Amino acid sequence: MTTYNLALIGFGGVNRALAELIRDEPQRFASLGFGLRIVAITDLALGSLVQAEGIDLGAALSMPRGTSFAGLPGGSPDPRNEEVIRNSPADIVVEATFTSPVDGEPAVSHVKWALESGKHVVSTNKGPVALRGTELSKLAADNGVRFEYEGAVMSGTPVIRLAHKMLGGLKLTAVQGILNGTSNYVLGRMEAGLGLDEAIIEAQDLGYAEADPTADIAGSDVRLKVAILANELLGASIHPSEVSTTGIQDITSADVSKALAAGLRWKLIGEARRNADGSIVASVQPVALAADHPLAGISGATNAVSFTTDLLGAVTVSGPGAGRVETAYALISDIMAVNEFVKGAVRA
Ligand SMILES: NC(=O)c1ccc[n+]([C@@H]2O[C@H](COP(=O)([O-])OP(=O)(O)OC[C@H]3O[C@@H](n4cnc5c(N)ncnc54)[C@H](O)[C@@H]3O)[C@@H](O)[C@H]2O)c1
Ligand SMILES: N[C@@H](CCO)C(=O)O
Repeated sequence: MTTYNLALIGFGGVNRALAELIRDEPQRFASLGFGLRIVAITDLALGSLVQAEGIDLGAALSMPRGTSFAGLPGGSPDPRNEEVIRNSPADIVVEATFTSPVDGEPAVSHVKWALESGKHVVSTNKGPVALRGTELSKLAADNGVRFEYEGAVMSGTPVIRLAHKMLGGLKLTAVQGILNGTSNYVLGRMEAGLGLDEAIIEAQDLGYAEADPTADIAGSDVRLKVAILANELLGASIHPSEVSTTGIQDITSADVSKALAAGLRWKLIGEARRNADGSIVASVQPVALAADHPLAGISGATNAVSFTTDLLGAVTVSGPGAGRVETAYALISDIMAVNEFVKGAVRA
């Protein structure tokens, strides 16, 4: 059985959840036909750690706050990302650092260093995909490796790969959905009587929010996801800045109560649509949906996306849109895709 060596770049909620699954449930991976061994970890707060024989995950996961990997064999107080990505004995680099909605950095560089070094990349980071996706996928192909990013949209709920694999024979003309777990959770908690700020703190505690939750509330997170879906599935080549964006920051508790009394629910809706002339229009905006609208019942951190197709009409996928373990599963599904690629290459 093949065992893949992983380098985790960023050791926050998502990559920790992945490390816990690898430590606690090796049989899950064995049943998929491969093993996983973490040989390197880097993080801004902890520094870096490289142990070619496999890191003791119990020790790494229980590092007290404020300490660094410097005291461990192979440890350093600095996150030596480039050195670790290029030179550690990893087969797959797992990129889960902060998303930058502006230029995708430093994650874009992390992905490039890995692909240039002949390492596969799996990532939950939306920045590199939305802002430099075409270039990075080409770099992966040129180097004979995979760049997989299922978790960039709707966490572990299968969307991107499912649409590519299962909807390929259809003409897609639009994608529309609730694509941010934090804002949907927050709107629901405001319906229950909480203020915006209190609800955001809850979403942060639950691991749904971005490091800067403004991205969730003001819509830049959904803007990246809309650009990814438009480019991946509608054949567009739009930059996130072309997605007109309004967040939920100006929706007040009074607005929420008033809507509820009228049988409406505020939702942050992301949409991309291909016009008859081939042009693409894309937007993010809060909409007060009637209770019988299919997206009105999507609650909490659950997300949903509906594809408008020629032969099937609307096809809708719903599931977790955020969460540490839920997003770690996206990385597992990406590693499964890498494994299929590797096995296919061996057979060919
Ligand atoms: N949490 C979710 O529900 C979710 C869902 C889908 C996608 N994502 C994306 O996955 C990524 C990780 O999410 P998370 O919830 O684990 O975030 P997090 O904030 O918990 O963890 C990110 C970690 O990356 C580290 N980091 C940041 N910059 C770094 C750098 N330059 N070098 C080394 N380490 C660095 C931070 O110290 C932090 O520990 C983000 O890009 C996020 O947008 C998260
Ligand atoms: N902060 C994001 C994580 C998933 O991309 C959300 O709440 O949807």
